[in-house]
Amino acid sequence: MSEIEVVKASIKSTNLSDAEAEKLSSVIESIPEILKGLDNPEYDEIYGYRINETDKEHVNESIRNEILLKFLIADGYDIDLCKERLSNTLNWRSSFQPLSAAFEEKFDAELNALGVITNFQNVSQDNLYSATWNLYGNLKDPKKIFKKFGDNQNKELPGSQFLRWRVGLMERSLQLVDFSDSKHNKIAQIHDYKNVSMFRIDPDMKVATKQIIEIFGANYPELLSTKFFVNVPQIMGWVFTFFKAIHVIDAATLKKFQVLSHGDLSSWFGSNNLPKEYGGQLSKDLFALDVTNIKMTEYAEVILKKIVDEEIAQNNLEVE
Ligand code: HEM
Repeated sequence: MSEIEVVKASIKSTNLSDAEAEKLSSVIESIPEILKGLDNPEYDEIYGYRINETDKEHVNESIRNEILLKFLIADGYDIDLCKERLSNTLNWRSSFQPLSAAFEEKFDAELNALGVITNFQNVSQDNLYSATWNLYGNLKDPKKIFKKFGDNQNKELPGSQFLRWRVGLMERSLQLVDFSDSKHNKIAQIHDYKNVSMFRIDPDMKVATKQIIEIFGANYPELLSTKFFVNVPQIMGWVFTFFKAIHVIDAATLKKFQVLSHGDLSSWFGSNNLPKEYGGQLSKDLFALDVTNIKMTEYAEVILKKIVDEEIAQNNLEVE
């Protein structure tokens, strides 16, 4: 088989044309050069999968190629832009350590009360199986949340506690994705704004929101299917218009947004999957549907063990 045919056969989520496969093949060939140019050339992980040469341990060729393809698609198949985005993402992951945020760090109950991950089995529309729910209406006192958790308590790692918690939620939900299945290679996101108040919008929250939008836009390409904003108070519809106007969100992402003044999501997720408050038949609440036992990939375990070992070694040095 030619190199192009090998690449084509490795991609199950779509049918690549010869020209597209050639570009993907070129990105794959550039992996050693990309890794060499990183701030930390040892850091070769994205979403828990090893991004390295095919013959290296833990490399799942098919998933690696599907992930690289997402980066390539995000930049309209521009190879140089794709390589730049990959380098930036690998550098960001090496310094932010999103897997640690997802699987190691513990967050206060007040933050945990803002997020749920669901993984429905039967949904009639593609890519709505796995979803993150952000119940930002439960944010009773943002000033306190950002004051209390906004300072970086873990000196070694960047970002506020809020940001680390939000990225952790995203990373855990991505472990549920099947990169080779076009029906399940993206996630949905729901923001529930029930009970939000204009008076609770404070400057630190605006900073965190902007940071999250930028981080997700840069480092999680082609992973969002639909983003629902539910229970948006009529009087706060301007917030959406504002986000559109300031151009922090690209046009392709904006097209994935659904803004609803109510909370009925049954026509998307099916009433058999949802609690009553979201137009479903279930008598349990959303938190009862939270997937708590998300398993990390084999390579994520390798990476996390490395981080913990390095921390221990560093602490030992400081003691000496
Ligand atoms: C006090 C009220 C609100 C809070 C605490 C809040 C919180 C947030 C946060 C933390 C994000 C970052 C992205 C994420 O977490 O996925 C975000 C994004 C966003 N919010 Fe809100 N928000 C509020 C009100 C609203 C309202 C009323 C709307 C109107 C529809 C709105 C529309 C948006 C949009 C369009 C984004 C960008 C989403 C993206 O690019 O993924 N927000 N919000």
